[in-house]
Amino acid sequence: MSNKISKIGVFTSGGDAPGMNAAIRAVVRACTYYKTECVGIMRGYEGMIEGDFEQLDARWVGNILQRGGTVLKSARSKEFRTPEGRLKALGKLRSEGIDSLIAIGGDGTFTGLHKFHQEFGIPSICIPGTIDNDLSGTDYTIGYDTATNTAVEAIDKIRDTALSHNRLFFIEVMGRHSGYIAINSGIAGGAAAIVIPEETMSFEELYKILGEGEETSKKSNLVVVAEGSKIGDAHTLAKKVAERSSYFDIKVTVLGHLQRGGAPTYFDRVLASRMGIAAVEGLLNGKSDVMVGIKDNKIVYNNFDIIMQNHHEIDEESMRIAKILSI
Ligand SMILES: Nc1ncnc2c1ncn2[C@@H]1O[C@H](COP(=O)(O)OP(=O)(O)OP(=O)(O)O)[C@@H](O)[C@H]1O
Ligand SMILES: O=P(O)(O)OC[C@H]1O[C@](O)(CO)[C@@H](O)[C@@H]1O
Ligand SMILES: [Mg+2]
Repeated sequence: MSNKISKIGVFTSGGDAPGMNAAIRAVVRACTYYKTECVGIMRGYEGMIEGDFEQLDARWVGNILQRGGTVLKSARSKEFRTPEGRLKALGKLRSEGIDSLIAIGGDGTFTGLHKFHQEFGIPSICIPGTIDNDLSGTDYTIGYDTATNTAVEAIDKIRDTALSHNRLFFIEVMGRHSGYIAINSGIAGGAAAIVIPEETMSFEELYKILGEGEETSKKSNLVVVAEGSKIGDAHTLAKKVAERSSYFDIKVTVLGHLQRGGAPTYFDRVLASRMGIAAVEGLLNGKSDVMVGIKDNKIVYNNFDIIMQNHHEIDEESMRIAKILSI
């Protein structure tokens, strides 16, 4: 495949995230600005395999900046994981004349694109779009700020009713392998305890924190639990506490997919706009097999293999703050 960039294919893949539309808009408008064609690939790798393409221009992406979800739709494709599936996708891209790719998604999306790039050499750049904020090589991923704000809003509301009834709530937030939403919504929402996959808090330690509430006659408490908690999800933890003591009136709320929807915050819109433009400029400047990121408020490009070898660690400082504040 030639390395001249004249027709970029853009797609969203994996879990949707608020701000993906702002990124699509920025990619398309940067293409128009640099007089490069842009084609939308619908439903991620599924649409690539089926040849489900849409010609995009600056007007097509009007009025999407403020909308949640993704106008290109998203999917998780089993077929793309197979060499046959990827070969089919290559055929469809070739017949459409797409010579380069921009993927907006998470770690799985990038792994797939990295493989595709290794096999066929197609110039490719990734934009981190996931509420999980679990990618190294960037301080923030698109959608994380919005999702965390949504979680905080929900926690505030639960606090009102928890206090009124002196109840202990276990609130589960998203993050299958990542505690980012949990730690920061927990700090911002004033949680008594925060359970995240990255930390090795035992059930006994958690119980002790709640027990200390018992000693200080604190009946109402909020515990924020990341979906990927290693000591059990919110329902399991609530059950274990109830088995141990009848002191607490316990309730569970699982926030679930409402964290993935809604209008992106200003932060996610600006982040997505900067990253979308940077992805197009990167491709036009000969970059490939890299992810656009933001570090210390500056755009950076990191090689895929480096991104994939590292996990975006939660900093010790956040964990320390959470502990001090839960006294
Ligand atoms: N090892 C792989 N080889 C080929 N394709 C892959 C691989 N891993 C993932 N993919 C492709 O990428 C798609 C998206 O990956 P995944 O479902 O893990 O979501 P993600 O991009 O990590 O987003 P999120 O975790 O935020 O939902 C998969 O459905 C699959 O088509
Ligand atoms: O909507 P699905 O496919 O069940 O995926 C849920 C997962 O996606 C994420 O929201 C990331 O997009 C994770 O936090 C969560 O575990
Ligand atoms: Mg992922």
